[in-house]
Amino acid sequence: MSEALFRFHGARLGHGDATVFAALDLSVRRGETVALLGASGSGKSTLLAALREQRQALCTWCPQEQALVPMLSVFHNIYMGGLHRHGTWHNLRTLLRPAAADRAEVGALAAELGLADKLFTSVDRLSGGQAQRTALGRALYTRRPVLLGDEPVSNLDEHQGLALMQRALTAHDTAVVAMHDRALALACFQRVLGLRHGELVLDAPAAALALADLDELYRP
Ligand SMILES: Nc1ncnc2c1ncn2[C@@H]1O[C@H](COP(=O)(O)OP(=O)(O)OP(=O)(O)O)[C@@H](O)[C@H]1O
Repeated sequence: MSEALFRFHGARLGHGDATVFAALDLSVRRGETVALLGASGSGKSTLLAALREQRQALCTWCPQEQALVPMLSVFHNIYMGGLHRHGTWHNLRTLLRPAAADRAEVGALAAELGLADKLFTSVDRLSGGQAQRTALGRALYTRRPVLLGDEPVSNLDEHQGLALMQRALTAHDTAVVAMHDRALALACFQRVLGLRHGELVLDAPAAALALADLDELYRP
């Protein structure tokens, strides 16, 4: 069995004085793909932030609020995922005049995401789904082994969401992704974690679960 990449033992997680998880026990091994389910406010984003804190250098972060730079183009927002791989001068030059190789590489990724015709459109002129695909492109261009995603395909239609979720999972060797789409969780992930009011109440292989098994997580 592979090593634990993330581990919490009786951990308190929260925001300042506000406790969300009083005592969390959880480990995630390298190579696992984990869907994080639970009603709004159950603690998914809080847990993702704590996972990120444990292994920041290994993680690609795809946050719910996307954090794109609205005045910059799709190209530049995707390119920003890879700033750490290039030197400062290269990055500064790219802001004004991208090199042909970078245009080709980022352009190919944008095309895969259905954004070929928007490559040099500023993000403030995109639809919600196009902006989300740009954020996914930035995550894919980061090229770190662990994907931490907070509803990364929630604005996309069912087919596109499934295709791009699978694409993102094949590009990372480990993933923990929060979502509200239960069918997507069962279709794409190996393991499902269910949260309810800051407690881990479900931890099971996706293959052992049916949609109805997840209803309990959403009961008021
Ligand atoms: N910055 C914050 N400061 C204080 N409390 C917070 C903060 N962020 C979230 N919380 C609280 O922590 C709890 C868990 O929130 P969290 O964002 O982790 O839920 P979530 O499952 O990701 O919800 P959603 O599906 O709506 O994104 C909620 O009660 C929320 O009000």
